[in-house]
Amino acid sequence: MFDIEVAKKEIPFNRESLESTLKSRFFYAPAFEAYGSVAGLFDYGPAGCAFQANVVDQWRKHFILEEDMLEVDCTMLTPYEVLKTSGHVDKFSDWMCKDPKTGEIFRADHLVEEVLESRLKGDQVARGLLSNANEQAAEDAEKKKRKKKVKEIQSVKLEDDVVKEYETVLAKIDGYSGEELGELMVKYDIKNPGTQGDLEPPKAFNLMFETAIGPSGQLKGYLRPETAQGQFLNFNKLLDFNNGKIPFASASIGKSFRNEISPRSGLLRVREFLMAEIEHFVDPEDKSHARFKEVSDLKLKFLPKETQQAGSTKPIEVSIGEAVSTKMVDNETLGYFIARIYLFLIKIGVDPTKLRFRQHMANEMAHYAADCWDAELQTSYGWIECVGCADRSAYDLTVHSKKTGEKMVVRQKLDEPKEIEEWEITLTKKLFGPKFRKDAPKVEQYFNELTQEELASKSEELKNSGKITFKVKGVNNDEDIELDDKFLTIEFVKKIQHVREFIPSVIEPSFGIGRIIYAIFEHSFWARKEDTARTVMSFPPQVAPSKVLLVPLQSNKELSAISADIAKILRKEQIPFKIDDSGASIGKRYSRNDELGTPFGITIDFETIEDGTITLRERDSTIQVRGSVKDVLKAIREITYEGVSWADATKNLKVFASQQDEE
Ligand SMILES: Nc1ncnc2c1ncn2[C@@H]1O[C@H](COP(=O)(O)OP(=O)(O)OP(=O)(O)O)[C@@H](O)[C@H]1O
Repeated sequence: MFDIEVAKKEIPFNRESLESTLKSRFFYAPAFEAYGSVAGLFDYGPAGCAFQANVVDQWRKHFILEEDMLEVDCTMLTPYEVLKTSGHVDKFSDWMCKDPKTGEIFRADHLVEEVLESRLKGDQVARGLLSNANEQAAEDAEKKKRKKKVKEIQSVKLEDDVVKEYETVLAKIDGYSGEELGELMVKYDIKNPGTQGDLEPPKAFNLMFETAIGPSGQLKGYLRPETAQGQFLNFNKLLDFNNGKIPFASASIGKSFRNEISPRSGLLRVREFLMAEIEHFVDPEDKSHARFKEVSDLKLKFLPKETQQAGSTKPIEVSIGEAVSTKMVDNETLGYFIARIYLFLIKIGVDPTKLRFRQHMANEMAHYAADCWDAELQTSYGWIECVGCADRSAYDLTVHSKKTGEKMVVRQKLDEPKEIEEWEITLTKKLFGPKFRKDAPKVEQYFNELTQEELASKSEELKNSGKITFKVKGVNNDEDIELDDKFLTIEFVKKIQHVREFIPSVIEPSFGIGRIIYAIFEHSFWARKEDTARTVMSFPPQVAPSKVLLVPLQSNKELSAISADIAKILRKEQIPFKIDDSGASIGKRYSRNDELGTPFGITIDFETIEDGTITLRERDSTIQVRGSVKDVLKAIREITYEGVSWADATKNLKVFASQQDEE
């Protein structure tokens, strides 16, 4: 029996060969090649487009339809104020360091990572554990026709404790601040790898593309770096659409833009990419999930923060139920999404043995986040974050609501009224007009936005000194303003509450479609043992760019007429197909489509003219069966769209021994 997993392992994975297939079959290519291209920008060709569209379609079905999510499509152009409020203007940056002599710029964390990894490799060479590292590096560079000289791996043995130290730094590489990276560069003597020249200390570089909206140039804006902010700003409309009830989730699929310091590794780090993001709004006091039971037994590989802290990358395998009950994963809703992400990735062709969930360490996570896990996929470039899944708490809605004055809250009628005590401010508004004139509304807004803690402290100030001092942006030249108790009172009052009002927490699964697609390319790609030039993309039929290749055995009027008839049926049934009636040998025609991942081949031969039967070929095993057009198309439909196995779908078809696959 043919086993695809065994076949994939027989010939070691070769990235060069994959890249050549992706290029020759035009899955994607660098954009603007005629103009020398720009790093980090890619165009997708027909095969890439169809594959991406199918992945997105599956995403929509798996998440939006299955979970009843509310889809929105928000603009990519985003005004400055929105991203200032969200924190992106000040914090959405990476650390770069410059070589003042050559002008070269490096991303600091990547540089530290590369240098330490190369030293560890050198240590392995010195210990006799790795023999041909340099030959391999030189060969790779030669094949890629890299202009830059390859940094040679020095065979230098390191002390055992240095090895351990390097490994610990590498396990934590995503979490260092700029200052810490600078310290590591000094400590480990890290320089420009090409020239050995000194580098300037790391500086923050904001990754957003800036632009001006409108002809005056006055309204500053950015191309969005994520789709999330548009979703948050539609929260009230979506809540209303959902009849005021939570939990609910919004979802969005669209392009995002990041001016990466050094785009690299093909589709893995680019400057414009498709994201699919979910914002699941949930009660902060109840993060249970109604459907958690459905996934709780699912076993997954986790790399919790404690493991990484100890310098290890060995994952632990437990069920998501256990991960949540032991509090390794913060709550059920987060756990539910982690499991659903896993199921989605496996469905579209990710190799489950190359998938793990890595927890963010405290210093890697945004200060407001409660917990965060990345789905990482193993590729020839290492483990790559492809989906982030974070509990962002109530941060985003809180900051936008504070900034705009628009309340973004859920109101829940209480079963029984509750007595509460809270701070309440009363403004003597008739005094505000004469004192502040046109700025009076701004000052009033400032007071209306004070939190309970701020009101408590202002009340204390008023009690102790008879006045309060504060600043309001754009009022009194941004200088201190003083008001005494004629203008306001702040009291702690008892109230009967009939409605509970709260800002929901947000659980955010965020998918980079390009990264996932590239990882699937690697996970699906293999070469046939009999002839390694014959490579195959073993995509699951559901996401394969095209489903069927129609091949008339020879150029012949009768055969062409039958294939046109079958094409008509396929078109009517909306099953994507291609006809290959070129003069190439049938083996070659199949082989070209194996590279495109087309799961089925239909051959129309002279027997078809006699009895109306056709052959159906399965891409991976090359097994062929024979049956009527109706039965073969039924099998294709069942396997592709209904998840039926090949064995079950074809059990009534005749096995067909043929030499068609040979040249
Ligand atoms: N430059 C990029 N090119 C392609 N995909 C990206 C890029 N940056 C982010 N993504 C995708 O978007 C998802 C969510 O973005 P997020 O902000 O969590 O990434 P990130 O932590 O900034 O990624 P990294 O640390 O690798 O730069 C990622 O999981 C990834 O799949």
